[in-house]
Amino acid sequence: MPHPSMKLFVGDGEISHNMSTLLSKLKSRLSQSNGAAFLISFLSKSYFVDSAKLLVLGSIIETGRRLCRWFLVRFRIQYSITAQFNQGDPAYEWMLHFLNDQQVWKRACDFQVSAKSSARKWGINSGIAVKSHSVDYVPTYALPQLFRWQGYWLEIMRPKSQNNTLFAHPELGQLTGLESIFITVYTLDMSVLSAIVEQAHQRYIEVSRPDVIIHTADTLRYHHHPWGGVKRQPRRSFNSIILQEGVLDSIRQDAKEFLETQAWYTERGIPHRRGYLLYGPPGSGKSSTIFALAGELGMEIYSLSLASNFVDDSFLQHAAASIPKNSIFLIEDIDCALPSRADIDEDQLNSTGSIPHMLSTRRRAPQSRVTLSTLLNVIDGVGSEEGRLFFTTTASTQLTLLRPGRIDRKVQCHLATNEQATALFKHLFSSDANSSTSAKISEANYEMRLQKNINELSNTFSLQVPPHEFSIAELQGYLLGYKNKAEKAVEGFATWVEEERQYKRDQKEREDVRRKTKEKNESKGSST
Ligand SMILES: Nc1ncnc2c1ncn2[C@@H]1O[C@H](COP(=O)(O)OP(=O)(O)OP(=O)(O)O)[C@@H](O)[C@H]1O
Repeated sequence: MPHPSMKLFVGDGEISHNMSTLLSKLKSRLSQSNGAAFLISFLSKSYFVDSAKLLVLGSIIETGRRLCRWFLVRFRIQYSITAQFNQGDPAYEWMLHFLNDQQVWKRACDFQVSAKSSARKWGINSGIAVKSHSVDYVPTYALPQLFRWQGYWLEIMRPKSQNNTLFAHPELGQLTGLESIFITVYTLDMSVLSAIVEQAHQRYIEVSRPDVIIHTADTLRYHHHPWGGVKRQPRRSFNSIILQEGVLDSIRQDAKEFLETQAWYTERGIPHRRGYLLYGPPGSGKSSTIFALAGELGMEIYSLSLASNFVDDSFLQHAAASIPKNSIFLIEDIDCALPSRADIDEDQLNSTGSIPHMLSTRRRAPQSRVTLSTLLNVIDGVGSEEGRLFFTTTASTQLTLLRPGRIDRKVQCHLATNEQATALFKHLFSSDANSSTSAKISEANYEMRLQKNINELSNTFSLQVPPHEFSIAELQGYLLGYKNKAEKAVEGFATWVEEERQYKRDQKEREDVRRKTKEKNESKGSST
């Protein structure tokens, strides 16, 4: 009968002649001497010797691996430069585009796929010839990629964030972290890195030229970079903006002159900044004017609305400080953080009349979390960065606090005049304006244009437009319903005017009822 522990050493299929000899030897030896001592000597001779050998071999390999890694890291430190580009910073965008340009993605094997939108993605051209690409393929560069650039070896890495939680905001909860790209250049020549970044920047400008890039403030990027959202819009031609005669040209001239005269400002110790206020009713072209100007000047827009619930004092200061030079800083709806005329009058009656007192104590309905003093500081004081255009828009006409220095030019955008209505009609229906889409215009429409004179139609149309009653956006909305039917647009306009008036009257009545009910409830509440 074999010893039970011997099962350990008998493998499947090894019951052979040798094994039976071994077992019989073992039997006789166990009977001759002390069984335990024999077992130890048996084990030490075979299994454990092999294990020990394996252990030593494994240790040697592991030490070798660690040594190689150690040398590699030392080598990288000694003979390479690594640059980090953080998401949200403009240079990150340049580098993503640079990598696409260098076709580094050809060796990439992981892509982020998302439906195409106006958000800037820098997707690659997948090479498939389809009419219009519906998705963006953006390489993630999760694994390090080596590539050559002008004779230098470069390595790109975009490690996945280990801990995606950046910090916990009291109201918005857990906020996610940002990604970074690391580019290692295997040289000690710092100028190579600068050349790469410069080339990336230049290419980015070239590629972005047909678009206007709009950076929007994004709460998720708060601690890192407040300008997390990037959108692009096709440039808008200056001719498509319909303001009063000469207004647009004068803004353009003014901005160009400002940008060309930095030295003049520096010599005289005047801060190099210029502020513009565009005010007027909704849909009168304030934002469109700024976008068209940005396209014309080749500048990027950094746009922020003070009404956003995550925009508070520290956010605003941080956002303003991180706008690069030669950009447009746009604050929309500035009135929601400014006191109204009524507030000022009331405060002046209650106090000595000094504005600083009023600023610190009282504001209109708290539509914004930004305090007035911070806003004014950002516009003109310590927090404001030089060398950029500052634009702000509002529907209010009572912005008395925006004195020169804060705001240098004020431009009023009106509800449509008859001249503007004529210009809009011609812009939408003349063949010149539609030349890029002429292929889509039906034959019938083309014939109609031949028969009818657009000038005549536009005059008839504008005579029916009640001056200063409808915004250009409203008129445009109506006309777009008749894209290739100019005649019909003119015919149906009088009815549309009546319908719109009725709609506005109803809306006003509803609002009045709501306001009165609210006031009643409030007075009831205060009396009890
Ligand atoms: N003066 C204008 N010239 C050309 N297009 C205009 C003009 N005004 C309005 N539009 C058209 O109306 C739409 C809305 O215009 P825009 O956003 O510029 O108005 P806005 O005054 O900034 O409005 P809001 O105060 O609501 O932001 C755009 O599509 C634009 O094409």
